[in-house]
Amino acid sequence: MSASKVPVSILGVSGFAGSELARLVADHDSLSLVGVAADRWQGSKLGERVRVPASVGKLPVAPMSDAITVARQSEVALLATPAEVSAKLAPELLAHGVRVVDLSGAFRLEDPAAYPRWYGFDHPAPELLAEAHYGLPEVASASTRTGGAKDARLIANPGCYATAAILALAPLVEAGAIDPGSMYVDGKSGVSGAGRKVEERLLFMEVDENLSAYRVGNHQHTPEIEQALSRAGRARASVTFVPHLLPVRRGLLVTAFARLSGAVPPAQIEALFRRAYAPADLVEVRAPEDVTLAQVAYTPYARLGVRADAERGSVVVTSALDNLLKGAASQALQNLCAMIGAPPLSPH
Ligand SMILES: NC(=O)C1=CN([C@@H]2O[C@H](COP(=O)(O)OP(=O)(O)OC[C@H]3O[C@@H](n4cnc5c(N)ncnc54)[C@H](OP(=O)(O)O)[C@@H]3O)[C@@H](O)[C@H]2O)C=CC1
Ligand SMILES: CC(=O)N[C@@H](CCC(=O)OP(=O)(O)O)C(=O)O
Repeated sequence: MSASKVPVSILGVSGFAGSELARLVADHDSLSLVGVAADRWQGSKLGERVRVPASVGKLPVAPMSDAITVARQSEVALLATPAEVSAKLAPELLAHGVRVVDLSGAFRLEDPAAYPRWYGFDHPAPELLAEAHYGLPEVASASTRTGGAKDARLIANPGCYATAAILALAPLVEAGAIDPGSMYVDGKSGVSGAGRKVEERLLFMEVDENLSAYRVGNHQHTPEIEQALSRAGRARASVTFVPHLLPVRRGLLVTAFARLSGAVPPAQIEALFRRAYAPADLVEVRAPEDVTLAQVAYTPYARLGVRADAERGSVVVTSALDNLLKGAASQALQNLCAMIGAPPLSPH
């Protein structure tokens, strides 16, 4: 390991997001992957499971019972575990001086009372919710942390649908261009969004050549999107969000609808998006019809398209990304790099 590289560990490496993280960390010049853990692959070498360079491929996969010991060798731990698991691991890691970027929802919501309702557990470390930085790098206003990711101890990496929806609506709420009390988001995700777990609704026979809504009125990204847009617009945001399971492996596309307030003329809405994302290397603004899964799958980019309808006083935004990259692992790398001051993820 070169002295200048920052040592990183990955807990939950056997999951879809964890495996992507392993590839991204192994490829980054400023990072060194020093430890990985997951029960399913314990006893294997990482390279037997994930295509990584030989130097990293030799790493043994430890069981999750050794997660803290493994992560203590690192400066930053990436948690690619379910929310309830991350909620318990993160406080212990922080107590040992290990910084954390968590890919789950465990630290995304500021209100501890939201956890039983949306995630099904009482939060074991509610005091950390105010400290966690909500890491959507292209929408700084979605976090309340002064200083953003830089020097944060704990970063909550946004959810996949939430990333796409917030990117789609933040420029509009920040400018007061829409009524934040009535926003609508239709989301469609590939099956890898659900993780590697076994579930009847994820069987090939249920998913293939099919399309269905799920968790209607009850999806955990609803409060996350509302929280970010309330912060960005400094007004209470209300979002009706309906996710759908799409029979593809990777990628997610949301279509957001809202009513124009009149504060920004319809003809200037597209320019608003181009200005908002001009500094963002990984967010592209195109025509709504050019926002496709094929353009973003297997890339760290999000692609947005916006069209205002002057006749109806409404606006439609399409937003697509790879759920495992900009929706999870590559966004976590963006956050990790910002946290430690490493060069940003190269946009390929
Ligand atoms: N998939 C996606 O598109 C996105 C996922 N996320 C979030 O990222 C995290 C990882 O997601 P994903 O990779 O899809 O999930 P997977 O189900 O594919 O992987 C989960 C990982 O966590 C481990 N794990 C599961 N249960 C436990 C447990 N009780 N104790 C310890 N370890 C456990 C698994 O290990 P093993 O099976 O080996 O025991 C596996 O390594 C989740 O919080 C998810 O919500 C966020 C954005 C997008
Ligand atoms: C297709 C599918 O099931 N997708 C997942 C999205 C995973 C995710 O981002 O969830 P967290 O908020 O738990 O991190 C879902 O809808 O729950």
